[in-house]
Amino acid sequence: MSSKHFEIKPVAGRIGAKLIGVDLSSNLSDEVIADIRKALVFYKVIFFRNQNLDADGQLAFARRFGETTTAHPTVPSLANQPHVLDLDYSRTESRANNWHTDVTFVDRPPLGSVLRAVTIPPIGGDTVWANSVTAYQDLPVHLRDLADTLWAVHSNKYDYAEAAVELSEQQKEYRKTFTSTVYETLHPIVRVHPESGERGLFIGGFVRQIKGLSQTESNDIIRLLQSYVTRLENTVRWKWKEGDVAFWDNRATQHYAIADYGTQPRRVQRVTIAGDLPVSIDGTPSQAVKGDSSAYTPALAAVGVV
Ligand SMILES: O=C(O)CCC(=O)C(=O)O
Ligand SMILES: [Fe+2]
Repeated sequence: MSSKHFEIKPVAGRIGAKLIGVDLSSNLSDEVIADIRKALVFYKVIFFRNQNLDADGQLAFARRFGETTTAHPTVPSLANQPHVLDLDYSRTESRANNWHTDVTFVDRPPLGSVLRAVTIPPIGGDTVWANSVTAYQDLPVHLRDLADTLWAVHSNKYDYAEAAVELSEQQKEYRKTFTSTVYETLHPIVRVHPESGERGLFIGGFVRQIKGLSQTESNDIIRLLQSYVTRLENTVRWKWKEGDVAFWDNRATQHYAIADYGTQPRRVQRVTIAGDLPVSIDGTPSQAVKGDSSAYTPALAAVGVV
């Protein structure tokens, strides 16, 4: 795709593009916002270099695409910024180095997120995104037919028996906060994107079990489907610079923050745009099983802004 408002430079073959010539702190016209939205849906993650945004500017930009959610259903926000999640990795040992789609344990997972690089180590700390639509398209037809019929329970609750190593006290504390309210939601494994109509694999790190299968059967099938998402062909890796902004479509991607920078400081801040209720290929909506996420997701009327 192209736009008369900015230059678009794809970063990888199947996902990701840099948008050049947009100042996110300026008062962007509705036409520019509409083209950014098209680029987001088409490329699934878009990047802007050299931005001069503070948290308020980031929030104002994100709000052009819909209501923003509170920072997280369970994790506290940045001080005095209830809609900004502060990921300051020098203050926490927790890392987002697992493949996930954000907040899929609630029934209305985010439409997308705007992430701003505040402090970035000189080497390491890249983030990788994967295209869950091309992952679905890569499936052999028999696996696609199977995936089309499956539903999975997503939860923020961890299975501690699965942890390979003992957690530090600080990690245990973080997990306690993360799971202070337990959510569980049933989502279709194949989700129809509300704007593009594309089908994609809607799985990621919060999937706990496929409905109707044993835990081992479920793990095997998820591992198989997930291997298509994380095929390198379906990914894009971003080397951050301070001042960068990444904006991803959380309905069609997973991401992974690479934890290869040791104890060097790294800080990014996230603003999240509220999403709608996912639907399966036959139009059946996701269903909350446990936990009330209404305080996280803004009023339904405001959410339907697709
Ligand atoms: O630290 C990052 O690059 C991304 C962290 C993450 O998973 C998120 O912001 O949702
Ligand atoms: Fe994330």
